[in-house]
Amino acid sequence: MEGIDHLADERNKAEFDVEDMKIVWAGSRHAFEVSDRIARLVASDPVFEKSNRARLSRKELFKSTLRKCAHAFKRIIELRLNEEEAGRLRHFIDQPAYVDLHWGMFVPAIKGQGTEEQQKKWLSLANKMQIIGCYAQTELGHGSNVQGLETTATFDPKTDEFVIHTPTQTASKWWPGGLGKVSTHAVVYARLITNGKDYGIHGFIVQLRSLEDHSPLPNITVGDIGTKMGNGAYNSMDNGFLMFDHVRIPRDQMLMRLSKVTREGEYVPSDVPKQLVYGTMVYVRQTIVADASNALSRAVCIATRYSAVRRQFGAHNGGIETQVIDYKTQQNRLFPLLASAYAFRFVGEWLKWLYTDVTERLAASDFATLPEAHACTAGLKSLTTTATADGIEECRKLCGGHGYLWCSGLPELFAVYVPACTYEGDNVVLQLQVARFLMKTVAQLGSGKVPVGTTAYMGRAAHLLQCRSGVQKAEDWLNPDAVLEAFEARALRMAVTCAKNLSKFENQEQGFQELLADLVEAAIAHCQLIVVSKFIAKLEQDIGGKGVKKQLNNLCYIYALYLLHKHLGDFLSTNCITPKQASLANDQLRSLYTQVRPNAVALVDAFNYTDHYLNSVLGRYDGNVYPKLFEEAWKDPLNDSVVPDGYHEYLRPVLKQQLRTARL
Ligand SMILES: CC/C=C\C/C=C\C/C=C\C/C=C\CCCCC(=O)SCCNC(=O)CCNC(=O)[C@H](O)C(C)(C)COP(=O)(O)OP(=O)(O)OC[C@H]1O[C@@H](n2cnc3c(N)ncnc32)[C@H](O)[C@@H]1OP(=O)(O)O
Ligand SMILES: Cc1cc2nc3c(=O)[nH]c(=O)nc-3n(C[C@H](O)[C@H](O)[C@H](O)COP(=O)(O)OP(=O)(O)OC[C@H]3O[C@@H](n4cnc5c(N)ncnc54)[C@H](O)[C@@H]3O)c2cc1C
Repeated sequence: MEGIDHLADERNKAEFDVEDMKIVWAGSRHAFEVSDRIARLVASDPVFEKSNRARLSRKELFKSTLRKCAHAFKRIIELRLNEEEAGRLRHFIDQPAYVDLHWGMFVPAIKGQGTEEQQKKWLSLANKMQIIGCYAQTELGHGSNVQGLETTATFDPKTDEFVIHTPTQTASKWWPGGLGKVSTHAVVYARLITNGKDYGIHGFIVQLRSLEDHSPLPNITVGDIGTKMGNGAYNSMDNGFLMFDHVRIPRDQMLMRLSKVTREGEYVPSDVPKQLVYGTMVYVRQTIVADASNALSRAVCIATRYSAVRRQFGAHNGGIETQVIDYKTQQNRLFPLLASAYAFRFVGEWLKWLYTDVTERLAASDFATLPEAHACTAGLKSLTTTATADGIEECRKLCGGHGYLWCSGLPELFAVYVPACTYEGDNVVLQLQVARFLMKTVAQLGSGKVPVGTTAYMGRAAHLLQCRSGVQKAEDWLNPDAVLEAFEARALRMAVTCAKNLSKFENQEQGFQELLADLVEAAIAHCQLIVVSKFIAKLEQDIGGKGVKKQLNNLCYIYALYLLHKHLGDFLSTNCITPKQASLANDQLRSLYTQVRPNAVALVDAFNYTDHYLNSVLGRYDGNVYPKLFEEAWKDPLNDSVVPDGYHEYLRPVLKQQLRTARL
């Protein structure tokens, strides 16, 4: 059976050019070529083997992670990989590690919040990994409420130093990745106190461990917070705790690009918005959105290939059974996830553009788009990670019993991914940021201030608050204007209803707290509109390749109509559409599933994942699932011996006892 492509028939059915779709998925031919080359490099290197991860103890897993990171760094230098290539290498190694935080948060925090002088000093060390850093913000007692952090950084003018201190147990840093066992340095967020006054949260570079023997520096207590969910999974990461007992650092280790403390201890506030201290979080949320499509597409690739291999029922007169992918229920669960993976890819691309745009504006002292950038990164991070975590679990169920096996690749993917709903901002807390932004925008309607960017639609409130959908037949739901109008009207009406309900409260903040659940739903409706509109905008671009645009068109409308179906209550209760129009949307959705069906396997092939990266018996490229499931089963340590360890102590006596009782 080796060498046979069990999915060849599926691949032959495709009505588009997979190679062209690979370029669209990657973002450009260049991006495709880099990813393809680096993925193969990782797959062919035995050090990056990962198939036995679940069987390693925490210590073995951690040590193997250190080995992989060291080997990766060596290869990056030997092969002179540039920043993009090195990033892809870390991505395809696919093992959470301290390097994610070093490159993903420590370096960006210094770039964003350090002065030029500080960048020169610290980045040259960090870029060569002569120091390794993490991002130490969250504490045992506070994560979401950043303003509630307790760690203090008190300026001592006598010595020109800050004294970093953990005043209570709840002030201990708790969770930072890479902190527990690896980082030599951290960007520590603490309350800045000078001349007896508390100036709120600021970032400080603090050395934690000796560069000679790696032992913690005096008055620093540091360790790992313990084992996390799942075998393997995120346990390769040393999330840590950290306590300071009056640790002194030079004044120039406060990140001073925004605000400063002078030699005399005078606090010089920033002349730019103080929220820029949160800039690293905005950056990372943007990368997390782009990453959501990676995780979801991976799960969807596994579930789609396996659904084409797996057969149940439907055999007549000894014929073959039905592929489970042909059941409409399977399609109704799987294809919206396939569509979501593509949707998140394109909204991720757009968000990257938005982030670059706001960064350029900030450099030119234009802060006007910062609130929108914050709302978009927060809201889309929340929306895409929630949908991806739920989607991975749905893919596990789509694979039936075998999906529950570790070797399906899905349990570990879920365990690694699911904390994305919490880290970098709890997903509910983040949607509430969007809701605040929406309430402000609604309050300004009619004031002469024209909403722009992702809230531009609110400027058409007069129309959107009273319009009725013109859809008369199922195909009308393929009209971008009809879809956009329905999503815009729903989002606006939900936001306006919240604003109206809010205005009934004398105390606005009290009203906000009372209406939290409705506000989150309004925020989600707004974020879904963004994703749908960016997918539609993508279709307006010049996309070449045989049949590619047609497939993307189908996926775009599957995504939109699936959301419409899922949130039908919103669309009906806001009178944006009628029950008849909802039923027509459903008819159209079924028709789109039929059109996607012959292309499904090719659409996941377009992700161009190697078997190494997928690490899934069910998602193998060749579809040769059953013999490989057996191979994996035989590898399990329980099958090392025919009679298990413990038989003589614990099984035999029980069996014998039962036998004696039966004879009596
Ligand atoms: C490293 C990863 C690299 C790559 C990623 C790729 C793939 C991912 C794979 C693996 C990930 C690996 C590791 C994961 C790393 C996770 C690391 C962390 O979790 S770090 C810790 C993150 N912590 C949080 O996110 C905390 C969440 N809380 C907050 O952000 C804020 O406190 C808040 C809840 C948004 C604000 O609360 P509050 O209302 O109290 O606000 P403030 O008083 O502080 O401010 C009010 C004012 O400011 C505006 N605002 C808030 N945040 C921002 C911002 N970020 N930018 C701009 N403006 C902001 C807010 O809207 C208010 O505005 P106003 O109403 O006054 O106009
Ligand atoms: C795997 C992982 C890695 C992490 N890495 C890092 C790191 O590298 N560096 C770092 O500094 N931190 C890190 N963190 C911490 C992370 O950023 C926080 O856990 C996260 O911001 C959530 O904060 P919290 O834990 O305080 O949740 P809480 O705020 O305590 O949330 C608990 C519940 O309360 C609800 N809630 C909270 N506030 C409100 C509100 N205002 N309104 C309504 N509901 C509310 C939430 O929705 C949630 O349901 C990591 C966390 C994890 C899980």
